[in-house]
Amino acid sequence: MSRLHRLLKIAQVVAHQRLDTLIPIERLPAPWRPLLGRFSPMRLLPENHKSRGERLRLALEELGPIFVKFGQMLSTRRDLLPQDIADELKKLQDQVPPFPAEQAQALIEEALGQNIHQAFQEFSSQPMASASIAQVHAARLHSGEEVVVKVIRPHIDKIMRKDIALLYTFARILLKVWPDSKRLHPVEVVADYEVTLFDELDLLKEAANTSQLRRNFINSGLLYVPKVYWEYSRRNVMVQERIYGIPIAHLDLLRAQGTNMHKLAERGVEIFFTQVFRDNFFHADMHPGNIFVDCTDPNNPQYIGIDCGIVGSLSVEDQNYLARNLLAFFTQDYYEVARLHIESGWVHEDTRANEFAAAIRAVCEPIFEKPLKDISFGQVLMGLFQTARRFNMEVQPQLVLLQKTLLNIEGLGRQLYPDLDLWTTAKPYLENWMKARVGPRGVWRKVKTNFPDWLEQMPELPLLAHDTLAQLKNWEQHQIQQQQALIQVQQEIHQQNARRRARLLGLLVLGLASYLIATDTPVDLLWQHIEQQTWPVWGLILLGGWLLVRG
Ligand SMILES: Nc1ncnc2c1ncn2[C@@H]1O[C@H](COP(=O)(O)OP(=O)(O)OP(=O)(O)O)[C@@H](O)[C@H]1O
Repeated sequence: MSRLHRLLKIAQVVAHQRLDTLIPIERLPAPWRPLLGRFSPMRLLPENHKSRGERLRLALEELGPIFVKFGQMLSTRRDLLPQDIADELKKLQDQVPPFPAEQAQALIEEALGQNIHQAFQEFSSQPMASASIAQVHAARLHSGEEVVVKVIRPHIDKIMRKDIALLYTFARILLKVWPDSKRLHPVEVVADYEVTLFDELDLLKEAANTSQLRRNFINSGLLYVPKVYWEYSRRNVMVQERIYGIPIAHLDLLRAQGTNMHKLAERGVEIFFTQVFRDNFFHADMHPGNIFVDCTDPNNPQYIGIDCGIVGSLSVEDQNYLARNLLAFFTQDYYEVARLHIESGWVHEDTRANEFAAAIRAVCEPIFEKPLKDISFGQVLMGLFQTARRFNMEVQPQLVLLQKTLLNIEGLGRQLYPDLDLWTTAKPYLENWMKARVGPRGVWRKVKTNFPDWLEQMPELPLLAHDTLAQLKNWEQHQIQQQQALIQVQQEIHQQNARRRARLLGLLVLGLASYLIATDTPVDLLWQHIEQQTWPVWGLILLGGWLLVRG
């Protein structure tokens, strides 16, 4: 589909859903107002009585999977969108008709370089699931293991590139037409989406994330992650162990199995905090479709996680930021939160701690009005980010990703067990993390971490010491040489002065002798003769004496 064709399609959908009515005409710059307002051709179209959120959702659905996924992502950005729109966008489902099994088979054969029957003992042509980017088929390896094969949709990258380019165009038009939209960061939102989307195209990345997460929880009993079959995995094909579990959204089924729902809810929070604070590697696409439960032992339910396409990881500074802020928040020490932000340079050093603390207090106090069990960590963080943005803090995308994941986890936990007290479950993780960083254990760990580096440098130490000593010796010699040179110069100056004095004395004696001869004065009458002389002779005598003394 050409770009013009696509643009026409979009124009048609916008007109059909009357998305023009979503534009806040009164806030537009004057030249745009008549064009998009009173004289807009769309005003001739019949009114659409559905709510603005519903119209936007329907429009995205009409525009196809890339827009649907974009809407899903936007629905989690409650810091940017009005609540009614965010709620409606949450309903978006990317159920897409499957592509033909023959096409999937051909893609798999091309990627693996072998016939489907050579690769698998069985391959089910009926897809298990079909989403906007990939399709999943069940299969069995020749060794007997049951597996699932995930295949990327054909030509999806081209479609994605075109749609993303259009999204950028819209974002830039929005900024031009409605300067106020700057605070929604439209271009950055699209850029964020682009990275996530293209990451999902590379199944080798997903396979690597899956393996890492599996390793992190291999013996924990909290979370099971299926095994990846690397020899059958390529950029557009991934083969992994097939898992059987109850989808987490099937609450009735979980209850019917006698699942300990309280434990299940708590374990969800535990998994999240373990991922963030112990492993610094968290699954960031925790929607219910990706979570299953193994209820073999209903009193000890184990989570099963799939689809590790999107993962997050924080820098040590961000981890520190998160732990300290959450701890300060839950003791309602807003001044400490403000101080932490200024001290670490997250907000400008000129920011007044009192003003910043007051702004945070205004956002958070209403949240803390509720009983502790109803407080949402995700909401607290969102409030903090919104406030911090007002004070020009750039919130790192990884932190936003974490905050969105946290909202998902909390939502899920409370659905499973409405009285879940997140704070009590999470506090030990935060406190342990802090102790591990700043207590003696933390220092010992740092020593242990740095020890290999020190050890590596050890063999070079003698050489380094030799070099340093040699340099020191050179330096001493250099100093001695300099002093000797100085003495030599001083001696030379002294000798020069003596020579000059001798020369002057000689000249004076010669002058006097010439004077005596010229005036025919006997030497014994010299003093008498001098006494009788006028001031020029005295002047000459004094000048000669002074020159002699000065040297
Ligand atoms: N290892 C597995 N074992 C059993 N079923 C699986 C497995 N992996 C995926 N599935 C099934 O396939 C569906 C889609 O898988 P997955 O979430 O990995 O694909 P996706 O294209 O990324 O989907 P979405 O974008 O909607 O999350 C899952 O909801 C699940 O029903």
